[in-house]
Amino acid sequence: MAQSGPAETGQTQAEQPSGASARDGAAEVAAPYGGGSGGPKRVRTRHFSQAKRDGVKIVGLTSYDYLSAGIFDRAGIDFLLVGDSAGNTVFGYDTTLPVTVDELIPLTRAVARAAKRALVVADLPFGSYETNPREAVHTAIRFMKETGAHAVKLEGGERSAEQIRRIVEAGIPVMAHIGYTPQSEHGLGGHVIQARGDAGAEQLLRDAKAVEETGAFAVVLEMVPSESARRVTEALSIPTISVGAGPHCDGQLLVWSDWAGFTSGRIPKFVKQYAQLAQTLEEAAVSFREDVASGSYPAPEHEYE
Ligand SMILES: Nc1nc(=O)c2c([nH]1)NC[C@@H]1CN(c3ccc(C(=O)N[C@@H](CCC(=O)O)C(=O)O)cc3)CN21
Ligand SMILES: CC(C)C(=O)C(=O)O
Ligand SMILES: [Mg+2]
Repeated sequence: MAQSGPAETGQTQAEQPSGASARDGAAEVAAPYGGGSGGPKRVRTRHFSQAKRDGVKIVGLTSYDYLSAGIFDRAGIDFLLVGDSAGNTVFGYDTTLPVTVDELIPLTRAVARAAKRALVVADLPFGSYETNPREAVHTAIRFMKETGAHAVKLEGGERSAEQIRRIVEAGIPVMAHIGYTPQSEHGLGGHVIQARGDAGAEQLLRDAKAVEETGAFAVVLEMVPSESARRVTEALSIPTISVGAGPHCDGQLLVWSDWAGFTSGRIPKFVKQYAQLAQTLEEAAVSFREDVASGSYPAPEHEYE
């Protein structure tokens, strides 16, 4: 989504040079990220459909805290997903299954407080919406009431259609999520690419049509062949958001800790690492430890008189 630089918050941490306003400072920060004209001040669900119509790509990252959310928001990332991937990235579980609504709510609140421009999506965790539409509406309302998120996301196509319909009827925008759905990892038999072959591609299309018909404003396609994702993208009027679903989708989303080089061990093939922050932080921690041990920190400039 074309964007006009960071929200007009004037948030810069460095002191402004004398004479420069906070806004000038923000504009300087904005320049590397596209700058230019156009783009909403606050991303809303209607901008998702506008972006698809205009052929402008939508960009999202997950976020789980105030610090990262503020940075991504100022960088012009269109939406921030407070994913149940927090189960892996924040809480250290092996899967997303154990993560609870009570664990995700404070994280979502922190992200929503930082986001001035980005649309914030709260991921409904496993066990909080599947039983019936009433339960789904109840959970979605909790997130909206207690966090400041602008939308919710839940997994499942045809199987979750009634839940999506009822949440949308309650006035809450829904991002759907089909293809590989991590909450059903054990049912799917591991991290298995979905929608392969004709039958798989047809099921993906049925799921996509179901979530569109029941009112989802966008749909995440996770780990499906690019060709299946292309067909779905062309068949839908709502935008498709790829997580490992190739270049033909209307937008792209990555788990931020994968994207920033925090994840150790195996990372999915679809991830591109844009930084190596784990290494950077580890080196910084080693330097700090060595400086304290040698007495070179604190130096005179760090002392009070
Ligand atoms: N940090 C993180 N990143 C994610 O993308 C992510 C999570 N957590 N947690 C929830 C799910 C689980 N996801 C995953 C996890 C692993 C693979 C993976 O290892 N994929 C292999 C292919 C399948 C295999 O052989 O296991 C790959 O090489 O892409 C894919 C998606 C996606 N989601
Ligand atoms: C990977 C994305 C789609 C997600 O659901 C999450 O981060 O929880
Ligand atoms: Mg999730």
